[in-house]
Amino acid sequence: MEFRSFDIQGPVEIVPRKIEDSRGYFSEIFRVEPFAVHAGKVEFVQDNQSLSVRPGTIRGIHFQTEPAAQGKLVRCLSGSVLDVAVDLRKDSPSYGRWIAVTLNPDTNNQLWIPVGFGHAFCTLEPNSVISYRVTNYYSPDHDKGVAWDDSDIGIDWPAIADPETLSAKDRVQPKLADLEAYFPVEGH
Ligand SMILES: Cc1cn([C@H]2C[C@H](O)[C@@H](COP(=O)(O)OP(=O)(O)O[C@H]3O[C@H](C)C(=O)[C@H](O)[C@H]3O)O2)c(=O)[nH]c1=O
Repeated sequence: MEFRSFDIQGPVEIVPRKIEDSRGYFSEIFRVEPFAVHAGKVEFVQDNQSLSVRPGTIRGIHFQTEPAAQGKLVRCLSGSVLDVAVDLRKDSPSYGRWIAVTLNPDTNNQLWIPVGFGHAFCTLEPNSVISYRVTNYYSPDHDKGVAWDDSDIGIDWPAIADPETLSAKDRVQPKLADLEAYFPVEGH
């Protein structure tokens, strides 16, 4: 299992090994201890899964505020997605900056998005399914968002990204500048 960090402290890409044989493959998708070494000790309480039928479907940028803030471990079970994490930690040197990773079953990779980050993705193929584990229960009262196309964040979405696919709430999310900063930086 490989762990790759980014120039923004927090998110980690994880690439579990595929043990292939004539039947197909076997892969250990998660182990508490190696994950804790590279991304910290976590306890997942809820697993989510979503299907996006159209390529270019955009979901996000979403996060939950405390006391319901969520860390998310995201993987793509079919199709392919560009998965994005945006630093929303106040006082963070990388506040408002983002990282992105293409997730798909072939690569068998995952993205860990810690508390303090917004999460969004754009599907790159039809019928893309993501499955993700979260460290806190869904709480509608704490479910917040930021505009996917906020120029102050400047996510480099693929040309396929289709604003027609946005949910009603994602069409009217506030810009970063209009958000009160939500998350302290770890250790502050
Ligand atoms: C997130 C969530 C949603 N729901 C219900 C609420 C709505 O009735 C329906 C669809 O919810 P929403 O439109 O918020 O789903 P997405 O647009 O995929 O949002 C998710 O995708 C972005 C990228 C994320 O990171 C979050 O996990 C989450 O915000 O599922 C639940 O019942 N439980 C849940 O945990």
